[in-house]
Amino acid sequence: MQGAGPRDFVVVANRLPIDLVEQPDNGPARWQRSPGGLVTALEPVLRSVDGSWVGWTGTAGAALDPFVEDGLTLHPVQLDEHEVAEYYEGFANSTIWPLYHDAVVAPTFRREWWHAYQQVNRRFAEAASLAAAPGATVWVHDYQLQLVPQMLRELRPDVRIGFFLHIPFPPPELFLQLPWRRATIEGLLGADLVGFHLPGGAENFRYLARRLLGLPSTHRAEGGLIEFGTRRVRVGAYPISVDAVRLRDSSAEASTVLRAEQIRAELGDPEVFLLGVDRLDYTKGIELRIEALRELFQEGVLDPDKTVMVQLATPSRERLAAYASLRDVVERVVGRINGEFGRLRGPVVHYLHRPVARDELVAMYTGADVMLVTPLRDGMNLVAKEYVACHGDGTGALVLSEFAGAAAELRRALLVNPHDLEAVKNAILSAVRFGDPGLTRRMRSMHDQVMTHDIDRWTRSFLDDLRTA
Ligand SMILES: O=P(O)(O)OC[C@H]1O[C@H](O[C@H]2O[C@H](CO)[C@@H](O)[C@H](O)[C@H]2O)[C@H](O)[C@@H](O)[C@@H]1O
Ligand SMILES: Nc1ccn([C@@H]2O[C@H](COP(=O)(O)OP(=O)(O)O)[C@@H](O)[C@H]2O)c(=O)n1
Repeated sequence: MQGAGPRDFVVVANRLPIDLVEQPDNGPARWQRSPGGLVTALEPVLRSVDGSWVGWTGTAGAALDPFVEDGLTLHPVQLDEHEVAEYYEGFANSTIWPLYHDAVVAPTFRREWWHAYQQVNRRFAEAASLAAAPGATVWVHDYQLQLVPQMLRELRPDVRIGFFLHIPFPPPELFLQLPWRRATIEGLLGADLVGFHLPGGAENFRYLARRLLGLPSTHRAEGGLIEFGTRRVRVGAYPISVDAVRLRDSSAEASTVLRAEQIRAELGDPEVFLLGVDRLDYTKGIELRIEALRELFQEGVLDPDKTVMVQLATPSRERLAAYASLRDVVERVVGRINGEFGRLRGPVVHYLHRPVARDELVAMYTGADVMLVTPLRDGMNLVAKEYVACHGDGTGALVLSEFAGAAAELRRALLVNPHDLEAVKNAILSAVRFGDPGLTRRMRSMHDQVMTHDIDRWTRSFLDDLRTA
């Protein structure tokens, strides 16, 4: 393992894989795993290539030198309070995030946020430039850093630049609302390869490059490359995945199986154990799955005495009003269903608004009869794939929104339109038909899909294409 000097392979993402978290008692801040699927996916990638990771610590003001933590070389990028508010909470999470997720919450457009976004993207590009050895490969990630490819190319024409978007790339009629739409497309075109989860995102991007910048693409048979000045930019779809072998193996470990049984016992040995696992985000459709369950109880088609749901909701972007009001909504629906159908011995929905250890999460996946994944829009949704990886024995059932990227591969899930509450209720009822051989076949087929399309394959396919771009 080398020190923190320049490397041949550099990941650049808004967040480092660990966050510096202040302690409530004013004790020394400590490092904690960062939330979200990007970190889950990229951590094993970085470990396998011994590169370095450029990112923010998740806390305003912490100026730190590069350091090595748990075998990973980390280059912290500093943000002050103002930048956290305008770049991260503002432009990234109140403009781009909602706009790219079908505007399920109205995006806000503010010029000062755009200026902060440009300024912080430049800082990331400068940090990446310092972290990269001559001729290095630099892999830039996600919507927070769409200008970095172009800025980095200006600083370091010698490096090979890949960009991957972890969230949906929206249809033109939405993207065109963005006042800084040309600059955003130009920023992305600084990369040699621009990757999306799904072919639809790649198509939207090619169309917008043509419409906004007049840039033609080569014929599909020639790779659909965008011709940009003297360069050709490759564009493609690379559906991200999970460390499937690791999940399969850890779900089969005796300690996991034992813990899964204990969890069931702690829940009162229900006949039906339903699970939801999400960041507390308004794109995830948490409240509507609980509402569907409540109606099933109310109609008497599902028995609240024999059914328990666990909803894990990792805190996320808590200072934003849309997230604070979502929390109120979720807590109200949880309170309502428990008020109407809970018993003295326990609630029907156990709601945990805090991070949960990885081992415990795998035990929950392993033990749950039904996984409920009902986003209104989601780039991929790794949770769906994690659950499937833990059910190689064919047990369990997955209720999955059509609007999660994962639905493109997990075609044998119980697919639902989350806007259609009756459809969600019917899918839950289909999922609890235990002993139905159809459910076993569905799960086995999805398990095969995830095992053969894992995170290694995603990394290899992206980096191979980048090498030859
Ligand atoms: O960093 P935060 O603001 O706390 O947000 C957490 C992450 O959320 C998003 O994750 C996405 O990436 C997943 C992996 O590709 C994908 O499965 C999921 O559909 C996306 O929502 C976000 O894109 C990350 O940048 C954030 O770090
Ligand atoms: N309580 C929770 C909830 C999610 N997670 C993880 O966070 C990741 C969520 O990824 P995702 O792709 O489904 O969604 P985003 O949060 O990235 O939008 C998964 O890897 C989950 O296992 C967790 O570790 N603990």
